Amino acid sequence: MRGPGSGSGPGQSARWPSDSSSSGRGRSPMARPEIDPFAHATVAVQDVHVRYRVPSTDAAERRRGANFVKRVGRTVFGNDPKVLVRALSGISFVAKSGEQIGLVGQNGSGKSTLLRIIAGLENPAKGRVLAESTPVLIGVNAALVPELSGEQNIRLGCLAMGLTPEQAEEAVPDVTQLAGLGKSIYLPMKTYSSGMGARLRFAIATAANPHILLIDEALATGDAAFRERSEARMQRLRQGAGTVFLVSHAAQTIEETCTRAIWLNHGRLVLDGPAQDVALRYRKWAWAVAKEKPEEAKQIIETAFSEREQTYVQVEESVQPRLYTPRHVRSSKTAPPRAQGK
Ligand SMILES: Nc1ncnc2c1ncn2[C@@H]1O[C@H](COP(=O)(O)OP(=O)(O)OP(=O)(O)O)[C@@H](O)[C@H]1O
Repeated sequence: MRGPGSGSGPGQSARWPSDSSSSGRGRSPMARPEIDPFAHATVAVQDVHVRYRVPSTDAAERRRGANFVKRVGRTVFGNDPKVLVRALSGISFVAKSGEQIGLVGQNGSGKSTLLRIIAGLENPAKGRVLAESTPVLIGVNAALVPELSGEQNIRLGCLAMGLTPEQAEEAVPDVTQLAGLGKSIYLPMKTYSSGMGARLRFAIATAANPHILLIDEALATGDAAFRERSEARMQRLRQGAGTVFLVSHAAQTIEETCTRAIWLNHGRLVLDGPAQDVALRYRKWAWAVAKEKPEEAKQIIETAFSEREQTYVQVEESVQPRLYTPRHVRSSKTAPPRAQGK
């Protein structure tokens, strides 16, 4: 175990404020982000694998299942042959305080799955995630009720996130202002457009000033004024030593708002580095795919893989093994400090 700044390079060591673990990371000089060497680790993702067994009506599978009636029966009763979907394969990284980490990748690359795993909503098949405090995944942590008004949902959402009734009441004006829904805040949430709902969920999720905020929806649904307010709010969270994860398909959003980016492709981590560098390469790759230049796209991915140094996250079980729960998310109040990288 080493203290802050004692790793083999920027971003390689981390002080863990609530769990005892150690992490190691490395990457090519090109992909090395500017990281405060005194920043502490907020989330450690250690060799995470997620697999789903899902029914498949794929022709090859169907051929195995005898006649048409049997095949239809299988589909109706959900007995289709199962295939294994590898949503995440061997993902490792350490997030630090003050970082805003963008997750990029094509549809189905594993971005949402990674957020759910960090939020503790699912357990990985292999590996684990350690978090210094309970991550707040927007729209999930706060159980909102469509029949209630936006205003009532603010109180409900704040209570669901652990605020006291008094704190929830105090938060109402601030959340209302951030959401910026005008008189619609008094209307049932089921009447909201998807953009209005997204704005309210974002505003509620940030009311508790979570240290780890996970955003899996386009903030771009909002108008310019909302985007500005939401960016200011995210910045405030980061300045309070928090970490924000943001999923976005738009490389530009990642470039403009994130300090670091992680590119996922078919569940594997392609690149982890400064947002601008990762976004640029992702953009080039997406362009090659769009222009139907598979060789070029493959080359970009292979180059990124070859330049990326492997990241190892090591948890020192011997120090405080009882601190780790199967659900891997712990309260910062209960857990003691430390961790670093090698
Ligand atoms: N609950 C589930 N059951 C079965 N397969 C799942 C489940 N959730 C995700 N998957 C599969 O895991 C893979 C990753 O999905 P995920 O939703 O994480 O991708 P994503 O990068 O967030 O995609 P998008 O950009 O389209 O939102 C996909 O192949 C998806 O079909």
